[in-house]
Amino acid sequence: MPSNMISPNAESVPSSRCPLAEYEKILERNPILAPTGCTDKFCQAGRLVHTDEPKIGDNSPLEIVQNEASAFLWQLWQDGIYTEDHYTERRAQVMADIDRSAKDKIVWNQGVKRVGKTSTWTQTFEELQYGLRLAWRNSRKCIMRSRYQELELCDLRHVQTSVGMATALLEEITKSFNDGQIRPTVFVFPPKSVDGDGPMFWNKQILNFAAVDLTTGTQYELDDGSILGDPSNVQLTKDIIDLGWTPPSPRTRWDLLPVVAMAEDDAPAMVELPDKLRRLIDIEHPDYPGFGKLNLKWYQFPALSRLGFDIGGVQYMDAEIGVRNLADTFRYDSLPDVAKAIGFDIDSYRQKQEYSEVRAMEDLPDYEQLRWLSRAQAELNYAVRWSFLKKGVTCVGTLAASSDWCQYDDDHAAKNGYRLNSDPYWISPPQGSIVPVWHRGGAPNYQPKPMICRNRYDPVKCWQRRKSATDAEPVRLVIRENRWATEILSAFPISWSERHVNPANERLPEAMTNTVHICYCSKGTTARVLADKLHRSVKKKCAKTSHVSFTSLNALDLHQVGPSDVILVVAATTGSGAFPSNGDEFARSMDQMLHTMAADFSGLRVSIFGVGDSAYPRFNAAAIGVYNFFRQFGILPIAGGLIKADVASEALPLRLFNRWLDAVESSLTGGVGELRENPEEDFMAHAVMLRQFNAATLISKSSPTTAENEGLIVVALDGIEYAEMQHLRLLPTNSSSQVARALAALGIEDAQESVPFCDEKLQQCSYQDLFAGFRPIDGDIIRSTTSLAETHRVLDISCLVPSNKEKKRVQDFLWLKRDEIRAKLVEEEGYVYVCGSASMTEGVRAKLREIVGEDPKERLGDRYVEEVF
Ligand SMILES: Cc1cc2nc3c(=O)[nH]c(=O)nc-3n(C[C@H](O)[C@H](O)[C@H](O)COP(=O)(O)O)c2cc1C
Repeated sequence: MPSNMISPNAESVPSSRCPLAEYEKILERNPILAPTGCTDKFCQAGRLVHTDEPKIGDNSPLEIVQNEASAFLWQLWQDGIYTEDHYTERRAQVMADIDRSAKDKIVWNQGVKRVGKTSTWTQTFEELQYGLRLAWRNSRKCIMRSRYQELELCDLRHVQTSVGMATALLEEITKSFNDGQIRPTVFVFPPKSVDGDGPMFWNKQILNFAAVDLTTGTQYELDDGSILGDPSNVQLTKDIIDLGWTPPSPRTRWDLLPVVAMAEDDAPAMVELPDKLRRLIDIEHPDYPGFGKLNLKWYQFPALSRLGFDIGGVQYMDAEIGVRNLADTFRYDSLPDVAKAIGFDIDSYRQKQEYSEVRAMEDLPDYEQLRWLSRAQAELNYAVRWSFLKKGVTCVGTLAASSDWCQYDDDHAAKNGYRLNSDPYWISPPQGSIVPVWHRGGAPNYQPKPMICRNRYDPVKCWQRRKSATDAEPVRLVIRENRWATEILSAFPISWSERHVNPANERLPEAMTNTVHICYCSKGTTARVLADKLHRSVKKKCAKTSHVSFTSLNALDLHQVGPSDVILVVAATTGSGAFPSNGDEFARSMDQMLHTMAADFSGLRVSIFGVGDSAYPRFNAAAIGVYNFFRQFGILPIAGGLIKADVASEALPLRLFNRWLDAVESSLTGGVGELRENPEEDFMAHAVMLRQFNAATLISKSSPTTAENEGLIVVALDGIEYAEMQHLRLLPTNSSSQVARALAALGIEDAQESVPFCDEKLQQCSYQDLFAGFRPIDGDIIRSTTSLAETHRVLDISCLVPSNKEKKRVQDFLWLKRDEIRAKLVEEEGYVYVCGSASMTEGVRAKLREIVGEDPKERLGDRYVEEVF
């Protein structure tokens, strides 16, 4: 580096952990390193987009312009473009130019604004072309950099008007398209002047598909509330329609937006692309004819149009060739449809018993979804490439580009002693580890200049600021008698969204006043998967009428909940009745909220879907806990209020979930939204679950050795196959005397007889009174166990006695009901079943003796059963 240059890098001291040799080489060969948005303590290398990256749009202080111009010319000398003499002479000339045009302006340096001198200078064609090539080589997001020497410059620096920009671009871009044999080209418009914003295109790419979101308008709205077109262009479409564009009729997913060019200090000019460039490539697959029916298309070349260059301290706008894609969920989201085209069939899954309740791909287990999405991704990639090749349009292959990059980077490192900067997120293709470049992982995170960068300013906002200060009016370019002509674009007097209201949207402002808060707590994936499904579905159904939020239970802030909002929670239970960690904080603050929240939640609609396993003693305790919490606010339960799904009968409990979802949506859209427990269906589900159990032989059983009743049970699995780390679930069989007693209670003589759930016999069965003592901690499980019996009126006296300070026991409550009990035992020949500790059974027996007048065992005989533990 020349001794008279002060490099900004001079102050950058490599940390002791840096591979010093490489870092020093980088500094030696790259005189100007731009900030990467990282600090000593905060590295942004792992981010897709680094915040605080340098952008163009602001004036740089004079010394920076001088320094960068000097460094750029020095690089031309180092790279053999200039001789030393040529460099010295040119540098003197440029420094003189910079001095001559220096002005006092607002300047920015490292985020600090001040008034100071700034300036600019004009590069020769060769300087600009080489600077652009270096900027491509320095672009850490691009995998095709080995071709940097092939980049062509289309020098449009003489174009001063928006109309000129639009017409020149169309003419020149057609040449670069080159009938499909694309020439990588940069179209360079004049640099930003020290007084202005610089020329801009409104479009992010010259070819862009229109799109509209239902919540902002109806031009591209679909019935289910999704977006028609490319979701990344919703705002741009709105802006261009507001400028005066009339979308084609009928609308499609593939309507190309016009190009909007805006020169510095001029009004925007809009132009439709010529037919030759508008032609789209239909994406087809040679092996799957169904692919064609998906109606997927893409334009023939992507040309980025909102990027700029910073070369030697001068800032340019460009329109460069890049790439885009159909698969991202936030774009055209076509993978689920592609999967269907290549054979995914939800109905054939549903034939299998374990999948009988699935409604869509996302209901399947994770590994099944991944299998189909990966296959769809691979085939879509193949189809795109195949379709482009068939049309003779250049399209670079992933593997080829990746190995090209690896080779280029290796060669560069071998020659220069340092690796090229690269951003693994952008360089690694979505196919991941199949593609060699994926294994390179991270790379040095540095950014030499010249560089490609984003523009700090939004062109639409620039126009809004400029509009009142200029006489220029936005125009549309049309061809008349083979020549370009302009028409003034009449901006619509009212805003776009007002213009396109339809009857459904007229209700929008009033109806959108409530929010549906969807929350989940999940340790594994079950509750989360169901919550995602709930979120997708509710969003689709209610987007017009409600805001829909989606958070973990911990992130639910009741202070932000409105009085007529809706709360839907999907809650799994873990530990022994504990909340998963993403609901645990909420659970811990429930008590405090109950005492401190003054909100009136009597209009709040709440429904909780619990995910638990009935093999655990505290079945669905988390869901029950959340539900009880909300009940204490006097909320309105909807869709059954609390639903307790059991993963013991269905690993992903879709059967119940789908019924709940229907009820939730019905209630959100003004329907009844009723969901009653269906014991018959639950029984059938349990029966199906039980069928999967095999018989095992009990070999031995030790008595419990610990306070937690832990003991050793040895069983012979009798030929049952099991994999390592699989777990066992043991269901002890009922003894024949227990079965006989249950049948007798139901009045059934023939053990083969089946009793419908609503059979009168069941309702008249003699097990009608329940007196249960328990520890408060077991309250939820006891209540949930007895609630079904209460609903079906199997119990006519239900007396639940948690341990209490007054030391009142079950037997004391027996005494309170003594007349009814005596009648049942003596006149109706009722049965008694006592189960508990020795002192409890003793106490109950004594109390019953007082009630019936003699020892109950003697009086009732077989009708009195005692089990002591
Ligand atoms: C360690 C552990 C403890 C559990 N404890 C309970 C429990 O106390 N009550 C219950 O109903 N389910 C319990 N379960 C079952 C889970 O609720 C069930 O597996 C559920 O599907 C987990 O949902 P998730 O994958 O969303 O976390 C437990 C599961 C595990 C693995």
